[in-house]
Amino acid sequence: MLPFARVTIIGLGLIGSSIARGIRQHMPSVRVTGYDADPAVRETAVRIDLCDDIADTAGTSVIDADLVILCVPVGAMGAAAAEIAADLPADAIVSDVGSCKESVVEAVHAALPDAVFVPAHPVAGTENSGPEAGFASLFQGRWCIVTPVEGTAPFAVERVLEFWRRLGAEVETMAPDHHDRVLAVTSHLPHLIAYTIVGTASDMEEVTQSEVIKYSAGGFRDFTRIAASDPTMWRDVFLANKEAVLDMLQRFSEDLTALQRAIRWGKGDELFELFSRTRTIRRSIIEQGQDDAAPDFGRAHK
Ligand SMILES: NC(=O)C1=CN([C@@H]2O[C@H](COP(=O)(O)OP(=O)(O)OC[C@H]3O[C@@H](n4cnc5c(N)ncnc54)[C@H](O)[C@@H]3O)[C@@H](O)[C@H]2O)C=CC1
Ligand SMILES: O=C(O)C(=O)Cc1ccc(O)cc1
Repeated sequence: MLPFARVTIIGLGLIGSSIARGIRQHMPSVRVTGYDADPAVRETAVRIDLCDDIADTAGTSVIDADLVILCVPVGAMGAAAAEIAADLPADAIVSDVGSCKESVVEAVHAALPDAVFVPAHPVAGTENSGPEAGFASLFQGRWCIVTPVEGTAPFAVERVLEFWRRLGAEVETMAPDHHDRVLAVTSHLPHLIAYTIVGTASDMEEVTQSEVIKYSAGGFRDFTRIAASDPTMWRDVFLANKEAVLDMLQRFSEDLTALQRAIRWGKGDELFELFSRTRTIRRSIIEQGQDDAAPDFGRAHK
């Protein structure tokens, strides 16, 4: 049996539009209503026939929903939740897709204290945004981490897990604070490093006379893809997951200082030992079936 019959998606960007497309493909009998705060996005959604209905207001979009998924930047989750408070059916389940969880749990609980809220994070995405960037197979074989808080009705958690399985994802549950620490090092810190490297290279353009762009093969090119990710979304992630990111950044900069010292003092054995260890990690990821192409970031494996 399908876990939900009427799903409302609030925020019709990359993730919201991918969910809408995934539902059409995998659960075609489910009725999907969409809403986005940006009228231009709503217009595009109508033009590309993304959902069965596009509502003009957040309130009307949820009136008969049995699942409402908030797909807005994490800094806008509280506002999006507050906008549906008056019209949310009492038996509807609310979920989200935010890249960090503790701040979202707090914001949604404050706006919807009586709602059944099951937070989720599909660990799948690209550097692109907007309703035309989404695709139905985005979640195929990827992890979706569900982070229920104590006391969340198990039947509600199970329905959200089943929803993500139907979209092709592998599911896992964990506590919101644990999620935020894990993702700080596996996703948030790498994005911060990419933003920094591309920024530093661009600041040096005068010295390098555009050679950075001209010779941007391999490593640098991969960093530019990640550094092209949505500025609003990532500003919100770093502000919302501040503690965990700062902690990981501290450890990272200590390790970087150690590497700096090894280079300065010609400690080739230290460099060789680290590079051998990281090569082994990469190879074990590949052996476990995780693909290496950029769009396969986060591919689940068991
Ligand atoms: N982009 C990615 O690779 C991934 C993103 N996420 C999470 O998914 C969420 C959405 O990200 P994307 O789809 O990439 O962003 P996006 O920028 O493509 O779409 C976000 C949409 O939300 C709308 N919006 C903003 N505030 C709103 C409000 N109060 N009410 C209604 N609509 C509002 C915007 O107009 C925009 O169309 C974020 O929380 C992000 O952390 C999760 C996994 C991957
Ligand atoms: O495009 C990439 O490399 C990503 O890292 C995608 C991504 C971005 C944010 C998430 O919360 C999950 C996945």
